[in-house]
Amino acid sequence: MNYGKEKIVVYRTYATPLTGIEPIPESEFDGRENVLFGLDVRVQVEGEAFRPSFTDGDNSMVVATDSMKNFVHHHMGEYDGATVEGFLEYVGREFLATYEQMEAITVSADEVPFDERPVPVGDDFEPSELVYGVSDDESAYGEIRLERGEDGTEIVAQTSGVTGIELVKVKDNSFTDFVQDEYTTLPERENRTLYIELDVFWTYDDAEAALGEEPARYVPAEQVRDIAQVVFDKHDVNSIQDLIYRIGVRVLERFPQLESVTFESKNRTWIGVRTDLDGDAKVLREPDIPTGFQQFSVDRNDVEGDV
Ligand SMILES: O=c1[nH]c(=O)c2[nH]c(=O)[nH]c2[nH]1
Repeated sequence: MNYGKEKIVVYRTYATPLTGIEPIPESEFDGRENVLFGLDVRVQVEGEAFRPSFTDGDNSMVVATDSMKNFVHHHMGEYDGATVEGFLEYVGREFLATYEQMEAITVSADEVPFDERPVPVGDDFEPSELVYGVSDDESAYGEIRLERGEDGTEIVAQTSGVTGIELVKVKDNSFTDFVQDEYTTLPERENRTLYIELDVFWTYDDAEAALGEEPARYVPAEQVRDIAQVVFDKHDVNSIQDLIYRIGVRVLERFPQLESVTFESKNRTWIGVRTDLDGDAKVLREPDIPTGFQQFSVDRNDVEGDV
């Protein structure tokens, strides 16, 4: 039994900047100004006190989901941290502190991303301090579940992520040696143009590290995104399965504070229509529906010398 509100889209200008991030070799990312911090939030609450609202039409304990929306809006202005997960934990904790009838809460959010836009400054171009592009690129994700424990409110589950990554590698991708039987029409391909959609999710050994209060232990979505593209660039893979495994192992190697990495990928590889052009040039078209997908998780058992 639960109820809640979703699609609570809220924006904050001049949130606290994210600084103190540990650099990694695969990424230029070392922090975020947070001049624009946008979230699309989902709140889900549980508690026996809500049962009569389902069984007897008794709303005396019901916090209207409209009020939940207002609560999220208000607390966006009070949050003094710099991360999606930190805000979710903060607002979730405030819900439980305010409404005794809520026994547990799950709060999740997709970041609403914005892009820096270069403007001329002297002889160079630098990111505008005022104007941002509304982005449809990948975005950070967070989910936190809080319950009332013996020692007060505790985080009992946490997931962080980056969703909506789309990458195309123009050549050096094969897909060969798969099962050949009477149903097989797909040709073996030594060198396809591989287009993938990728969502990546991770959990920490210690969920507190996900909040970003100690930036050196925090794993930013931007760095995981950058690991994915570097691994794709550097390795000639024989399938998307092969690619996501390598990305997962690299993420766990880079971030010892993580416990697991989970992937959901989709194959959107274009179909060649002209392969008679010079060199590596081709003409390609969108693939037909249906779409292939992969789901896979790696944990410490997949990292060499690290169990
Ligand atoms: O990377 C791939 N993995 C598959 O399992 C698969 N199946 C398929 O038809 N194309 C591909 N590509």
